[in-house]
Amino acid sequence: MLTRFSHRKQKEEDIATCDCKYNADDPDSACGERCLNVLTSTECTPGYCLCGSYCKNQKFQKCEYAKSKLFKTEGRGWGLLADENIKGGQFIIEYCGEVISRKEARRRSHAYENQGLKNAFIITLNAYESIDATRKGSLARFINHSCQPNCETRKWTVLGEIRVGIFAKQDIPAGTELAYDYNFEWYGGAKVRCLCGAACCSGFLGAKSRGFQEDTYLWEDDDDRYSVENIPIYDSEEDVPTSKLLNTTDSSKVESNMILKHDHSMKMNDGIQPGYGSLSTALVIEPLNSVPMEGVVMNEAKIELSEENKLYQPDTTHQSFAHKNAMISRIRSNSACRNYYIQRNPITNKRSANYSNGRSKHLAQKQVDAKLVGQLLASNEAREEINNYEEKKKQATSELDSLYNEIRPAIEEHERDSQDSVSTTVAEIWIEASCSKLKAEFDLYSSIIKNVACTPKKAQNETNLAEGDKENAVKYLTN
Ligand SMILES: C[S@@+](CC[C@H](N)C(=O)[O-])C[C@H]1O[C@@H](n2cnc3c(N)ncnc32)[C@H](O)[C@@H]1O
Repeated sequence: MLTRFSHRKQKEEDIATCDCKYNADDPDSACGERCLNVLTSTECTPGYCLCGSYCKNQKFQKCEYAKSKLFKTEGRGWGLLADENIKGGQFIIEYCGEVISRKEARRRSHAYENQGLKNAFIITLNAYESIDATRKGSLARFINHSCQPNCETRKWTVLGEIRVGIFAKQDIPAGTELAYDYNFEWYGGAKVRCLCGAACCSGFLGAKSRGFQEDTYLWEDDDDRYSVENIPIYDSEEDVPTSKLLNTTDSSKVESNMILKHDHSMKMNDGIQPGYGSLSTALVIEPLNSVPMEGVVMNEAKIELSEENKLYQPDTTHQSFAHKNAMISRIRSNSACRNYYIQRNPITNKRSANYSNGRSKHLAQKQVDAKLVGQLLASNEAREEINNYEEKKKQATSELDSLYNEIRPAIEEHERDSQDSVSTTVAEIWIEASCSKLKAEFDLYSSIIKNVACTPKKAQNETNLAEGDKENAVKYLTN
């Protein structure tokens, strides 16, 4: 059962109805694959489906799970096995847990980290809600990650609420371990070795995530600064020297960085890595169409899991790393929605690169130094005008920056799951602030152009500029 503190009551006008009618000769007639609700990943609401008790589209509501059972893996803790043959596309089990706000999810994530809980899991449901399967959940929380999974997470609308299910990607014979791609978002801390054993294994949980790639080796296709051969000591004069960063990093992290940078082709099945033993775990997973996870409280877990199988006993064979990091895995959205592309710098087409310390790299154009241009001009009025526009531009930029931080959770959710919509309100606020910034920049640059072209310049000996500035000044005046 999905553990929600309270279910929202679905308004009658929001109930989606299909036009299926039960026909005893056609088993698919009662809300099979052709059902309008099935096609939009929405379960039929009892009492509002003409097929009545024949309706096959109420699997979450009726807990129509495939048979599965727990087993002990090597190095990955508990896992879940198919206990019957499962067909491709079949609903296997609901991903259950406490539905909490994103803010609460962040709070719990830190708390779990501090408590050193391993296997703490929170899945991000959408920009506002998460599912925490740490204390309460279904067997789904024992499904491990694989880089070549036989299952996937999908979001379904059930009685007006979004719920997450594990579905078979392919036919799965009985006795096979169930696994889906966590799509962990790695935010920092220890890198956890993936032991899925797939030929295409990406090596670490969260290795494909943006944070992980920025922190380790990859960035953009044409940006070779982060290639394995070119790990920079300094990226630019603005950067903190790498050696300083390394000094502040714990040794286990440095060790795993080194492995990644120098040995991409390492085998992923060569056992538990030393160095993770002392770390502690808190994961946040976001289902692709889906949900993220964070931690597990050993003695409070209820349901079929705890007693019989003694699931929460200390596990010595399991990698006993506890990630000091919070990872987020995604759920792929199967619902149609609008997409808005929100980025911090609306002018740059390329995604702007961010260092793990949150500062961004300059990938784009060199900025005109408005103050310097002002100093070249003889007219006080022109100088004032430029300074004025420069001030407005700074203000618009800082407004956009603070807005970005405010709506960051929604943006990040959107970036992680491109099919998940950023709400129209958020998008509109963002567009408005971006336009203000663009306008401020436009005003500034047109004022500079106008004044450089149309007002008298100071004689060079009057400018009192440093040598480098003089060179730039000549460029501004002549280009
Ligand atoms: C959602 S839990 C899965 C159930 C878990 N095995 C347990 O015993 O509670 C996720 C945790 O399982 C482990 N895990 C899952 N998939 C893994 C993999 N492919 N490689 C290594 N560890 C994995 C990691 O410790 C991860 O934090």
